[in-house]
Order: sequence, then structure tokens, then C-alpha cells
Amino acid sequence: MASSFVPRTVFPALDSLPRSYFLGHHRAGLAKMKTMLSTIDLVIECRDYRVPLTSHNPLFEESLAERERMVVYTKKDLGSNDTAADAERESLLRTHHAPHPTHFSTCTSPPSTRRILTTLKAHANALSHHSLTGPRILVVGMPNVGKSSLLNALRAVSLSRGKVAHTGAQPGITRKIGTGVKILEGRQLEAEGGEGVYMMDTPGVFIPYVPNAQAMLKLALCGMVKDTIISPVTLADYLLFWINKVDPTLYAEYHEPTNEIVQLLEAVARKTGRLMKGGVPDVEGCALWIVQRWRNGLLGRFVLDEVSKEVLLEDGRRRKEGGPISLNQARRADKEAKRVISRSKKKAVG
Ligand SMILES: Nc1nc2c(ncn2[C@@H]2O[C@H](COP(=O)(O)OP(=O)(O)OP(=O)(O)O)[C@@H](O)[C@H]2O)c(=O)[nH]1
Repeated sequence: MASSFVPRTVFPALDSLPRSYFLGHHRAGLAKMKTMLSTIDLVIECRDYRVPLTSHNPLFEESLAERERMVVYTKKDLGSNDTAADAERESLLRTHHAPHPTHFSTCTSPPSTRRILTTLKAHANALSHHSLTGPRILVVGMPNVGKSSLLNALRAVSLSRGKVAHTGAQPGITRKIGTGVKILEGRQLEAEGGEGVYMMDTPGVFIPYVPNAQAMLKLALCGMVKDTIISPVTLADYLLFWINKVDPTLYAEYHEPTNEIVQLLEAVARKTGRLMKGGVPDVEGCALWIVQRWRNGLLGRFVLDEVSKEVLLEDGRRRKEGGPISLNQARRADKEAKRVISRSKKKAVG
């Protein structure tokens, strides 16, 4: 019965879970970004609002530190429905990133895009005295965080132009650094703006070493890791763990509150007709389906990282102690990721 249901307070440790997804094109993309820095005026670093701490990739600060930076938390609409909690979270994150400007974006919300454009204009106005061609911006972030969608949104709101960057539900849609795309006309700037403000899309770059299995699960749940890397049932189980903490009635149309993922998935299979030969429930297919529903905001909207003054302080301290990550370490992580992917492919074939 719902009234006697007790959600799990801890998720199993899962020590064997892959912890790396740092691929060759991530490393190559980052190295190229580094060589381009002298032609860049501003780096926009995107992080996912649902995992504001976990989606922080230290590689960007280390490799692109010489340039001014703006932090944009994407997919704000998928984060929460609690206005007071959002306001507090946003204020803490703004203070945490100061003096870098921080924005919270929903790619389909013109007001949030306009706020970013206002900051970009101010930045460009301050710069354009010494730039002949106009300011250049690089947008960086983890895979699937919403970089291309942000670029398209800025261009649509500012110039009423259509989509130029490819977007998609899986990570790795953008594989190469794009040519500059205009997001502001020179005449939209107060000072001499040259040809306008151009933005370059970049491939998503994953964190070389994910500190623990829970962090990997959070990143995978938010879609930053290909769905073939972690078993869909494990991912769905992690989602169920979170939904039960937030509101177990979110899946009431399929099952009463439960901590048993297979029970829930079988109920989903029966209800939605996802059955295999002989009427066997397609548990894996249903696992992917419910994860996808959550990613689309159809199974609750909530933030997976706790954000408080203490947590932010502790996170900053831990990262400082962790020291910089060299590209050699990243290369080793790249090899490890390839091993993990090849193992998971073999498993899928077997
Ligand atoms: N709900 C919601 N979905 C978003 C938002 N921004 C992006 N998305 C979705 O997130 C997915 C990934 O977006 P992309 O813009 O392709 O992400 P990316 O960072 O360019 O991805 P890579 O190619 O892996 O680097 C797409 O399905 C987008 O529609 C947002 O603000 N809200």
C-alpha cells in the first residue's frame, strides 16, 4: 500500500560500473579548442541544470582558462517546479561563479535567451574597440548538454534565423568545431562591432575521470553518456530511486510505489504493449523508454545535485586538491573508455 511504502535511502555501490567515457574525438576537440584560444574573446561553458556540480568538467577551466568565461546552466525547464528552491539555487550558483556571469537557460524560452544576449552584447561592447572582425565566442560543455540548441536559440531570438547546428537526443551529434555562426549583427552593438558576433559550436567533451559510480549514473541519466554504455535497467533503477525520493505517485498509472525496478518495468510493458515473442515483457526496451520520458520532462522534473553554500565550498576545495588534469591523463582515460565501450559492445553482441 502507498501509505506504508518506504523509498530506498541509498543506492547500491555498483563498483564495477564504467567510469569513463572520454573518447578520441573529445580529446581531439579539446586540443583544437586550445589552439584556437588566441582568436576567441569569450568561452561559454554549458552545464546541465539538473546536475550543476556533476556536469562540471575541470578540463574546460584548465585548458581554456586564459579566456573570459560565462557559465550557462542549460535545460532549466527540466530541473524543477519549485520557484523558491530554484531562486535560492540560482543565487548560490551565481555567487559561486562570480565574477563570471552565470545564466540559466531553457532553449525554447525566449526570455532566458534574451538575458544571455544582453550579457553578450555588454561583453561585445566592451571588447569591440580592439577587434576588427567582431567578437568570437566558443561554446563548450559536456556531450548532449545543449550547446547546439543554445546556439540555435541565440540566433533565432537575436536574428530570427532558422536552426543551423544539428541537435539530437544522444550525445556526440557535434563531432567537429563548427565555423562561426552569426548570433548578433554588428549594428546591434553600441560600439564598432565589425561584422557582428560569431559563435562556434564544439564537440561535447566528457570528464576524464568520474569520481564515483553515482556521479556516472547521474551523467548517464541526463543523457551525457551513450545509452549502450550502462545497462538501461540499471539506469532505470537509478531513476526509480530518485523518483521514489521525490514523488512515487509519478508512475501511478503503471504501478503502485515500489523499489523493484523489474516489477515496474514489467507493468510498463503490459500497459504500453511493449512485449516480445511469447508475450514476454521487453524489460530493456521499457527501461530505455522510461528514462527517455524523464529526460523529456514527462516523469517528474528535479535536480539531482544538492546545491548549498557548504556543498559548493566543499566541491571547490576538493577540485583544488584534485589538481590539474593533464592531456596525458586524459589520453589514458581515452584508452580506458575505448576498452569499456568495446567490452559493452561485445556484451551486447553476446
Ligand atoms: N527540455 C530541454 N531540452 C533541451 C534544452 N536544450 C537542449 N535540449 C535537448 O537536449 C538534447 C541535446 O541537445 P544538443 O543541443 O544537441 O546538445 P549538444 O551539447 O550540442 O550535444 P553534443 O553534440 O553531444 O555536443 C536535444 O534533444 C535537445 O533538444 C533545453 O533547454 N530544454
